[in-house]
Amino acid sequence: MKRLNSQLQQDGAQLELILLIRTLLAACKEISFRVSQGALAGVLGSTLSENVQGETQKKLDVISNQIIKDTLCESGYVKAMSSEEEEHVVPCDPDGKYLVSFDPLDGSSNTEINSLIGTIFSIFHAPQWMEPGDPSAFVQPGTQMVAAAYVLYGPSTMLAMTTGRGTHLYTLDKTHGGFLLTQANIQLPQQTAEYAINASNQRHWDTPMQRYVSELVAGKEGPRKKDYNMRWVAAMVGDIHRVLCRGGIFMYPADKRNPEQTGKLRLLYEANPMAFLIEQAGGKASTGERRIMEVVPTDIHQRVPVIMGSSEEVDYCLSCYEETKA
Ligand SMILES: O=P(O)(O)OC[C@H]1O[C@](O)(COP(=O)(O)O)[C@@H](O)[C@@H]1O
Ligand SMILES: [Mg+2]
Ligand SMILES: [Mg+2]
Repeated sequence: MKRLNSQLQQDGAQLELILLIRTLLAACKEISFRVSQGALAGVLGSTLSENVQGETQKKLDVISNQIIKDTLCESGYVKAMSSEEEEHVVPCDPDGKYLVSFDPLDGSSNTEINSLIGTIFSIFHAPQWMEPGDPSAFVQPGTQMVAAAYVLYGPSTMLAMTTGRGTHLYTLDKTHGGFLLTQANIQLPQQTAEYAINASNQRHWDTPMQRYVSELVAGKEGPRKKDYNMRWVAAMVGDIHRVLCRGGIFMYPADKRNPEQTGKLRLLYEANPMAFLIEQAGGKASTGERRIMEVVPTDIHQRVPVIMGSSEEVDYCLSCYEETKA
């Protein structure tokens, strides 16, 4: 089976980018080990602190963030990084060529139930003019990403990665510690009968999303004339993995309860990297108004509504938004 290195070389990745990716994945392997030890390593449960998002941090959020931060700062490849768990940009090496944004542990409420969690990251070129602590270099649209990936800590530890030449799936071979290519060039089916949304928020969604989901729920008897199935892992990394593996549509719309907060998911740490992976697999990713990867962030912790997955289903959902505008 092909190793990650060979696939990255085949996809034309520069040596320094390959070395950075390998460094990041070394951190993820350590997280994978800690996660698999669970209660034995005393890593489950919450801390007494909140992150900048106002969410109570789990012990594993803090541990994973620290592992990635230390590994990247020592690597010499990274000028600065931004993390869901850090209020400010973290300056690293002034000569580093790259910027990294990451969600160290996605779906952390799943830690207590031994369910799917993961790490999500994206890599950009660092502008030469940038001082390492300067947040303005992070406000690049997702179209500027040079790589995006997630590592899923499930029954197997899996990696989905793109450098802009397709999305490939790898599985961690724990016997020798390397990621081996298990599925090259994933292609999402354009159509699907499976959707993912937290339906308990239904009454707070915007009108187009209310209409779209009510049509799915109506099944064969409704305007879509087919039955749909619903799945919700409560970790974006798990839901997007399922969508990459067999198609589907994943949605986290804006919520009327908090008009200041445009959606729940973070553009830099969650929406952008997943959008790149989905698009490279032939899917689509939108906020309902525009392509996610074209959103120019105004803040490193910016949130966006998310609609992504199988292209024809995303298009149908977006047509509900278009009709509301008309
Ligand atoms: O509480 P809900 O509505 O099920 O939210 C689940 C969503 O929140 C998240 O867990 C947020 O991620 P974090 O665990 O990194 O904060 C997403 O992964 C997931 O899609
Ligand atoms: Mg997350
Ligand atoms: Mg997180």
